[in-house]
Amino acid sequence: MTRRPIMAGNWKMNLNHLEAILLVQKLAASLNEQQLTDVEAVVLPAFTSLRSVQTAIDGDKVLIGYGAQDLSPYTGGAYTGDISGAMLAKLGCGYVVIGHSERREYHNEDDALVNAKVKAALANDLTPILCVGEGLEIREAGTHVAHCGSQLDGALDGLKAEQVKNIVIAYEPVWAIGTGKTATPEDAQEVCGSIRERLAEKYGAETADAVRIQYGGSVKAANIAAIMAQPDVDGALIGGASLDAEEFASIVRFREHVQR
Ligand SMILES: O=C(CO)COP(=O)(O)O
Repeated sequence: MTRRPIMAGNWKMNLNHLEAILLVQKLAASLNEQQLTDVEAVVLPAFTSLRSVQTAIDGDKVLIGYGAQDLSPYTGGAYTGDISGAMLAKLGCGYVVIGHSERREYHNEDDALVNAKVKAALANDLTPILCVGEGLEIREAGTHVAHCGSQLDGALDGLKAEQVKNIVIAYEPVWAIGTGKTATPEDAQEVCGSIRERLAEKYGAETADAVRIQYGGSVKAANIAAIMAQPDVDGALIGGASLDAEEFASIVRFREHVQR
């Protein structure tokens, strides 16, 4: 089974819609059709930039995917400030980040809510980029594999194998996010491999083989090739480095890097 690598830029709360258009255009100019066919590149702007990003991508027929950073678990109604999966689907979004550690921490999102959001995304044909990952204390206690496994179980509760097959999972150790402290390629492999094993136990080998698992946390052009060399890492979820067109494009072209 060959899984198509997926590099997704999580722009977080950065860039207004004009800056977002500029970044998409620069990215498109830095990557050719072959590169964008070999590796899937996705941008995840703030809600306010989605319409502009859609227009820029559709207008120039760029092979870059896009999606949102969150969605409501509800279908619609009196939920002030929330955005539904149907609204995102209507904007042509292909992806939505769910359960990012920043939402778990700052918005108290628990596994049950993450599970409801995964279901809301799937109901609207959006591919969830489901984030799991441990904080520093758990890493130091050595229980990170169990912790991520339990977040995974909670997030996928009640789903069938054919639904799980379409989900992208991102392993993002919280201690490596925005800190410059990248997990070693072996650290990334340990948890990404354990996630695939767990998927195989619960949903069968075929499903586990199809799911793409990303690593996230201080990924940059200089470290991506070594991370991608790991057998169970199929891509990356990139924060800071995705705000720089050249750096992100270089991450997408990771296969061209010479490893030292
Ligand atoms: O949280 C992340 C992506 O979702 C990682 O952020 P950084 O790449 O800035 O460490």
